[in-house]
Amino acid sequence: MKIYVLGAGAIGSLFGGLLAEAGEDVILIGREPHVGAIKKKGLIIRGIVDTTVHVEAMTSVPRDRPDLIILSTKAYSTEEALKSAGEIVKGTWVLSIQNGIGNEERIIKFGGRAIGGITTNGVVMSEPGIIEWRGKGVTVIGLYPQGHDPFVEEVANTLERAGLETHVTENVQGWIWSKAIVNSAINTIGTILEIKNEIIMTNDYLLSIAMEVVKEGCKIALQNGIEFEVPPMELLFQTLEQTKENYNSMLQDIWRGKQTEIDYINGKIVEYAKAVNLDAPMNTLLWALVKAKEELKGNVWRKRK
Ligand SMILES: NC(=O)C1=CN([C@@H]2O[C@H](COP(=O)(O)OP(=O)(O)OC[C@H]3O[C@@H](n4cnc5c(N)ncnc54)[C@H](O)[C@@H]3O)[C@@H](O)[C@H]2O)C=CC1
Ligand SMILES: CC(C)(CO)C(=O)C(=O)O
Repeated sequence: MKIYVLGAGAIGSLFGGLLAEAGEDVILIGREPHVGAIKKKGLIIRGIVDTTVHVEAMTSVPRDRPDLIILSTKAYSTEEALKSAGEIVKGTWVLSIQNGIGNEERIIKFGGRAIGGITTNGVVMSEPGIIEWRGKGVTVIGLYPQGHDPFVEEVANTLERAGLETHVTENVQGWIWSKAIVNSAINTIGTILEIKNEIIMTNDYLLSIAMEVVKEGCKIALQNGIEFEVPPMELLFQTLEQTKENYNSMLQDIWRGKQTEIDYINGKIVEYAKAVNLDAPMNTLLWALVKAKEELKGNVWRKRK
């Protein structure tokens, strides 16, 4: 299968690297200095596996059409990345493995055939050209927003052959919302307090806040006609248990002085609340606190230490 990974950073390089190692025809499309390092020494994958993959990498999108584009930028870069891909998106299958709400809508807006996806694999780019696969998780994909297509099965089988456990669902929109609702609670609380996920589970005050945020998100989702395969409250406890040692990715973005994906998690939940005339006080407050933290970039609260 001819695959372009558009936004080859941590998670995209893992998917693209494993697919290339499994014999698929892969091009990683990313940014310097990561692309340059891959060209020089290959993509080094450490952690769950220890391997070096010699895979094609470039900073611009080729003009010839692939069978599949795997979209793996941060949610705030989706629009720009799809624009940079231009005409080849039209009529092409595009699988998003991103977090957040709205990525698939933008794939469709650019004429792509959207496959939604969520993954619980955990990857960090330790330096350009080197990624650390720290958590072996599962990936769920499906024709977006619901339904089925034989090509989705083909993609799932291709990912499985590459060593990425993958399941197919006929309600991928429900999975995307479930994960976003869990992220809306864990990522925000963990980021604001700068704590590991475990503390959210063991501290009664924080757990009750997380549960209230999940309840608010569920109400908004259901009012928007979203149906869940896995109840977000169940997924909240499962995720806290499975990722208790994590400092969540949003907090890691803040620590690196990077923009977070808050607008595409809590921000989108607030947007969908307004669409059905519901209030979203918890999501609104957490969204504002993380946005403030993004702007303050550590120049206030850190001085108190
Ligand atoms: N890292 C992880 O373990 C997981 C990440 N995710 C989600 O996957 C998405 C990506 O996350 P990461 O890989 O961690 O982020 P990342 O920042 O490591 O990778 C994104 C890459 O896209 C590149 N990029 C941005 N715009 C581009 C463009 N127009 N053309 C080419 N490259 C472009 C950036 O330079 C960056 O290297 C996010 O939505 C994240 O929430 C989901 C599950 C796990
Ligand atoms: C599941 C969780 C919360 C793990 O930390 C995650 O998805 C993240 O960090 O973004």
